[in-house]
Amino acid sequence: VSGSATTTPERFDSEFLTPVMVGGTTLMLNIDTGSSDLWVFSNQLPASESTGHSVYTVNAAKKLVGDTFSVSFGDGSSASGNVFADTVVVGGVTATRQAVEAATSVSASFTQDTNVDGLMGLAFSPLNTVQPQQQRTFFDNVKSTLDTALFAADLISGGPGEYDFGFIDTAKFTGTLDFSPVDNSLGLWEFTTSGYAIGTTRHATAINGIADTGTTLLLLPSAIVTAYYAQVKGIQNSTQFGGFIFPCNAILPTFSLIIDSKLHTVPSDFLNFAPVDAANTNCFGGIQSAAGLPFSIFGGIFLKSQYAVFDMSQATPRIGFGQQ
Ligand SMILES: N[C@H]1[C@H](O)[C@@H](Sc2ccccc2)[C@@H]2OC[C@H]1O2
Repeated sequence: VSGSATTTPERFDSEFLTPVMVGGTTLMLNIDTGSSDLWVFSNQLPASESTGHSVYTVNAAKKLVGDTFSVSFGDGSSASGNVFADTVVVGGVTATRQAVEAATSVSASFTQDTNVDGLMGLAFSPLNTVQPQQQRTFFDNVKSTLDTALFAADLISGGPGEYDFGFIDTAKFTGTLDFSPVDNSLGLWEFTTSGYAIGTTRHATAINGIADTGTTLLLLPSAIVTAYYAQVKGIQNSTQFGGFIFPCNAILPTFSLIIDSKLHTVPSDFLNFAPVDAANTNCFGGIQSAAGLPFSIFGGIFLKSQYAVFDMSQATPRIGFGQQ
């Protein structure tokens, strides 16, 4: 089988939401290649935490008795609860006994994000948090039924994009699809670029990072961030806003990752993330520092410029990028 599901950006492309049928109810999930739990808002939540959200209604007959989950994210948010086996469908692709992690508690940032009813983690299953019986991701459950064991993210800035399951849509990118081998020893889609470019100036410095559809920005080694913003008039490293800001009318160079010796380029307009003030005086940069993190994070700012193929069809997982 194969299929596609439309994914729609929230304001400022902060995240992308995809309709997923969970036990007969359609929920809007954030498909997240940076985690490995499929967790949803459920009717077990107190109204104070679930008002405004669609919820999964639990059925005791489907409960995986004794199993619980507790997942926390890079930004400090978290969710926890119990686990049910149910049918999950996305883009017409079906997992019949998918572990559906039904929240009994969620952190404030999830409650406040009323357009999001949960996450579908598509990193690797060893990161799944269900105990004592760890569960498999949706992709692990369906990959043997897919025409080809891969999925692809076609995230579009400000408009509908798609997640493709089981096939590569060659109409969604120009030029070549360039692959890097993935090191999934940390359970993530981790790879190393051969270099980067600021504008047309190439640098042969390797960057190790993860492809994370659930992270909004592009987080890079601080030396590279400094080099990039050295080209931007009026740059400030703002403690108030927690990162690099610049006048909203600043001219921004493009930024490219060099993958398999090809430039994969983020256009300048993607590198101005959003205004930090109502008067649109200063804007927050799409590139920020990954200092303190174990790797760089190639999030939405980069992924929006590419067709990203998460491929487990070969002995070694690999990730491919095609310039949109
Ligand atoms: N992989 C990412 C994940 O999808 C989000 S979860 C999330 C939390 C609150 C609001 C929206 C999303 C979080 O930020 C970075 C990393 O953790």
